[in-house]
Amino acid sequence: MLCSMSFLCTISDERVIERPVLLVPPADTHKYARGSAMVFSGPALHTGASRLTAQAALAVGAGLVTLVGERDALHEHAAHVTAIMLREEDAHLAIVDERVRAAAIGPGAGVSSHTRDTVMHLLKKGVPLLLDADALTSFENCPAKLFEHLHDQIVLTPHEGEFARLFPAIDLADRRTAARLAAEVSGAVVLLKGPETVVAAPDGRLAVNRHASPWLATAGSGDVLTGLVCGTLAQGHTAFEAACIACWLHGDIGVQGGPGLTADHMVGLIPLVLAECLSEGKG
Ligand SMILES: NC(=O)C1=CN([C@@H]2O[C@H](COP(=O)(O)OP(=O)(O)OC[C@H]3O[C@@H](n4cnc5c(N)ncnc54)[C@H](O)[C@@H]3O)[C@@H](O)[C@H]2O)[C@@H](O)CC1
Ligand SMILES: Nc1ncnc2c1ncn2[C@@H]1O[C@H](COP(=O)(O)OP(=O)(O)O)[C@@H](O)[C@H]1O
Repeated sequence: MLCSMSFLCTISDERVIERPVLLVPPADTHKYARGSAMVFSGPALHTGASRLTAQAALAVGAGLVTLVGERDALHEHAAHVTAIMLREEDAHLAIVDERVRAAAIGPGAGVSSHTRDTVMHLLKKGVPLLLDADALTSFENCPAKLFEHLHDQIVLTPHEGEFARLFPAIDLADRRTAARLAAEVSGAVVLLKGPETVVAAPDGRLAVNRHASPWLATAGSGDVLTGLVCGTLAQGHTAFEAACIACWLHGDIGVQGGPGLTADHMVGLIPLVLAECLSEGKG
């Protein structure tokens, strides 16, 4: 079952990411055709970050999104979400079946061997995967073990602190060169967050997003970005395209949201941002 593309990704000759064009889903689509995504939860009392990720993935257009975690964590999620499905984590991740088009892990996951093991299991499943936050920091002392298993349909979304933990030998003074080198060394698409977000692919492609706002510097903002990338990946886009589309949409949320923006409010702005990307019904 193939997913239909949901966006046209636009990058200028100067490698600047421009507003993506949103395509209307075909009339005969269904939720699985729009793409199924799985977001891995943190433990009880650390569930907020993954919930933001799941909510953003659903709002950006994945047809269904499942939060996966321990039973206690799922009880917390159940008190907050309705449209998002909840599944208990199993040791060998049998729940990640062939219908799952993308997964994300890291926000609130905890820096631990459990997080490392889950990442390794997910990599073996071969599902397009996004690693953020604690999923990156958990490999601080063994980045080579992670890089060995990465490929160009994996997205890493570090902020500068996480970047420095995973790539201690790469100088962040020139962020574009840093992202390009990190993509080359890791074998994955690297989305380096900041006022100017840089997206680099292991084959040398590079794009920057300047459409953003300092109001985005608020707790949980990166978790929403993770959901936007994961939800876009689930809709069948390649990792590089999904990362580029998502960081423009995320930046636009900051521009539209302005003062008082919180990560909870960011999720509610996604339909508004998407509506402005709509291609007047040409699906
Ligand atoms: N609502 C929630 O439940 C939230 C949970 N969060 C989770 O909290 C955990 C810790 O995340 P943090 O990002 O705070 O912590 P980190 O564990 O990444 O550490 C933050 C440290 O990194 C350094 N750093 C360097 N450059 C930085 C940059 N550009 N941005 C931020 N820090 C930088 C700073 O020294 C800072 O003390 C993660 O699991 C994260 O997903 C956060 O995403 C915030 C919201
Ligand atoms: N000054 C800024 N201007 C524009 N965007 C910013 C700025 N500061 C942070 N951001 C964006 O906000 C998000 C913050 O993500 P992150 O650091 O992971 O925070 P959190 O872990 O709290 O979610 C990133 O997408 C980053 O690009």
